[in-house]
Amino acid sequence: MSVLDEILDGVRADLAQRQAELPLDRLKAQAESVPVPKDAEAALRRPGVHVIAEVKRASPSKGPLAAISDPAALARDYEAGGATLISVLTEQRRFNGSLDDLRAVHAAVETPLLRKDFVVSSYQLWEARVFGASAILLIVAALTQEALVSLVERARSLDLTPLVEVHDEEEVARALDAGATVIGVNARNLKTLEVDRDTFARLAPLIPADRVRIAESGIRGPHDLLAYAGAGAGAVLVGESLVRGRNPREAVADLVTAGAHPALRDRN
Ligand SMILES: O=P(O)(O)OC[C@@H](O)[C@@H](O)c1c[nH]c2ccccc12
Repeated sequence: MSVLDEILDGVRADLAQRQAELPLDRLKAQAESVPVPKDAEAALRRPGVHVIAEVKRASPSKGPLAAISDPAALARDYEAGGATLISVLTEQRRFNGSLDDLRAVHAAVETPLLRKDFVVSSYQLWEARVFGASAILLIVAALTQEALVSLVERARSLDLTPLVEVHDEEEVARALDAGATVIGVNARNLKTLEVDRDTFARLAPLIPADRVRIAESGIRGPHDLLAYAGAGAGAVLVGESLVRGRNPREAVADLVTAGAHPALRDRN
């Protein structure tokens, strides 16, 4: 069984428990009192190369990364540094995240939020909406094509931007078939956890330039952002190097400065 399959088993078990505690109709009723979220896709389409900063405590590949006792404080630093989107991992077993983290971050910042999890059911989209997300990750490798198509549509109907994640050529074709307009290329293979920073440059030419192309994982600093920008990225998604560094606000600001360079503004 691949790492991804193991994660998905855990996600389904946790999801079944939450659904037993709060049936879908009651979750939907909660969503009625939540305002329409900010438009994450529109924010990503502004000029320049954007920074998506991630609240990430642990990962299956590295184990514990940072304690992050106060995710709201970290998110405030990301916001002060100029992040366009803040990603909050809500998967519990391997990433040590939670929906409570998403709620806490939502209460602390104005920046639009991405719920980063392994979405397998529309129930999780409703949760994302209730807990304040503007965008939701959909991982092609975790979904049948039928499920992907329906989750993309359902996310949009809930005013959530679907960020569709791919890792190889076939998955790019599936993302495009599903009508994805915001596509993340993960340098990490979720089945083996290996990182290959050349993945983005290989796949970007297959993704039409009218889509938002996001380079994900393994970004160490401004030099990686500039390399990805040169290969066509409109945004980068950064976790580990921010939560492990000494000053997350400055680290985000350095990336944002690189991404705002006039030479890049004209290209994206
Ligand atoms: O910590 P990194 O290497 O900067 O990576 C961040 C982000 O790309 C990574 O957390 C990620 C990308 N896709 C995912 C899917 C599920 C969980 C996590 C991820």
